Amino acid sequence: MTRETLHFINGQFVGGQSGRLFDNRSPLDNRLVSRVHEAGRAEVDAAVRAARAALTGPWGRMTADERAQLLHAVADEINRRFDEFLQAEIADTGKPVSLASHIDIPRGAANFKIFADTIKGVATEFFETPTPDGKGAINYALRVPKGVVAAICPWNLPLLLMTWKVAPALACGNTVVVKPSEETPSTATLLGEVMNAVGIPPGVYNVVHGFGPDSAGEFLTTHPDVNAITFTGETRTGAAILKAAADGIKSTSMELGGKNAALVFADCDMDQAIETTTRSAFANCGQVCLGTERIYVERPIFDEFVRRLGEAARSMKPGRPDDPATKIGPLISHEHRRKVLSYYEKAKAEGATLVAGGSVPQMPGELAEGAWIEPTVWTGLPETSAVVREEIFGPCCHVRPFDTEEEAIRLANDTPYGLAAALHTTNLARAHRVGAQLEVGICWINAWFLRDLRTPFGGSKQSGIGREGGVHSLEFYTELRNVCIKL
Ligand SMILES: NC(=O)c1ccc[n+]([C@@H]2O[C@H](COP(=O)([O-])OP(=O)(O)OC[C@H]3O[C@@H](n4cnc5c(N)ncnc54)[C@H](O)[C@@H]3O)[C@@H](O)[C@H]2O)c1
Ligand SMILES: N/C(=C\C=C\C=O)C(=O)O
Repeated sequence: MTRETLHFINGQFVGGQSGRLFDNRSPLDNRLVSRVHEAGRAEVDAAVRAARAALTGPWGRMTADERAQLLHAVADEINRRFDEFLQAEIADTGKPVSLASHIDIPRGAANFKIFADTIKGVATEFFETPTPDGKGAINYALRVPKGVVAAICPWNLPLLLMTWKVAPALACGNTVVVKPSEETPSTATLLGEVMNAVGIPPGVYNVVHGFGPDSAGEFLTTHPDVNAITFTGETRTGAAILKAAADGIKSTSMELGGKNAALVFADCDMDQAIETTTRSAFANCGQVCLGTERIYVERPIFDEFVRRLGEAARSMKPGRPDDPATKIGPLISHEHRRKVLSYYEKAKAEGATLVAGGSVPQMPGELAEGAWIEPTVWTGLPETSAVVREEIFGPCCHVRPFDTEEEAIRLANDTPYGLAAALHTTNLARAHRVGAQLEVGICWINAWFLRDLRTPFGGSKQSGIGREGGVHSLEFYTELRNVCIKL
């Protein structure tokens, strides 16, 4: 009997009324993981109605402290069921246990903890206001939840990125309707069991499955009773959602695509630069929005850096998630692999120098059906190449030399994106000087994906709108009301 993935609405696991289901297949070996119910307008409307009703039930009457306690209980229950979340995430993505057990699942719990703690200590402003009659007035601000929040999520870090939205939304007293990616429905659904187990009231957390256009995603973003939309995904999808949100003047938070650069100066710690760049280029099979697809290396160390990065790429052993020797998993799907391979072909056609990879590995047995691809390093392409301009979202990067600091900054900033950057230097003054000039939301120096969840996170230019993280999430997940009292 094939397992079915149901919606989670008003505290109940329910099938779709339309009877439409779609396959969720493992990227490892293309085997069927589950048949997923596709939400129609009726299911999306039921979820939004449940979320609306929960706002005026027990949830809406809870204090910030009471919500914080429940969110800590959610985090503890995720940790108690760690292996179930791990297996569910890996079933959908094929990513190595070593990655999901250190990044995806721990962050699922950590996201609830950080926002449970943040919401307990939030001050708002107060003014004593002079008045002509001399008696004065006082003004104070209240933070109130926005209401029903739609969370539209991507497939690359499913639990991490979904809870990065749900945790602050609930901490601030909102209710949510989550639309996970059609590629990765499992952990968002499993979280429904956790919500029930710890006593989050029905309707506070809802999950509907489906696709984007003319499916659950679009029905949710255009639903008249959704107050705010938090979206993570491709820039062009973000643009479509902004258009959908416009009619209802809905608040939107956009975490979008990137074409991130790494700058490697000759004075860097080469071993650290190679280790860090290998992760930023190839981690999660290159499917991290913060990942590095453009690398600029100061000329004196260019040849050595390219040689060593090529060696590192060739050392990324693909394999089963539970094999400790596995260093890289597959891409999320054959469809995505076709997209990434099209850039591999573009690079070849444009005469790139192939340092490592460039093709599809031969995998044994049942793994031969997986969406595997070789980690790839190129040099020799012009900055105008689509391979250097467009987000590929695979385990590949292009490396080119630079001669001056000013040139490196110009090259790094020459992109319509502005999400993340990495900078490798042992010169402290240069680290601060250059880091501040990179037009991105987050710049790492001698590090990558080192995250303090209290810091502002988000993209500039076409990489996003808004910042989430710590108190910055409150700006999106609450409304400020000003109350003025005449004394
Ligand atoms: N900035 C960040 O923090 C961040 C984090 C992770 C991924 N990303 C980006 O996400 C992309 C990869 O994820 P993806 O392929 O899932 O992105 P995607 O844009 O294809 O889909 C993201 C989600 O949006 C839904 N969707 C698609 N079209 C929609 C529409 N018209 N209306 C409503 N919902 C719609 C999808 O079903 C999915 O759930 C990459 O571009 C990556 O850079 C950004
Ligand atoms: N939003 C975050 C990571 C995004 C990763 C992109 O793929 C985070 O670490 O909070």
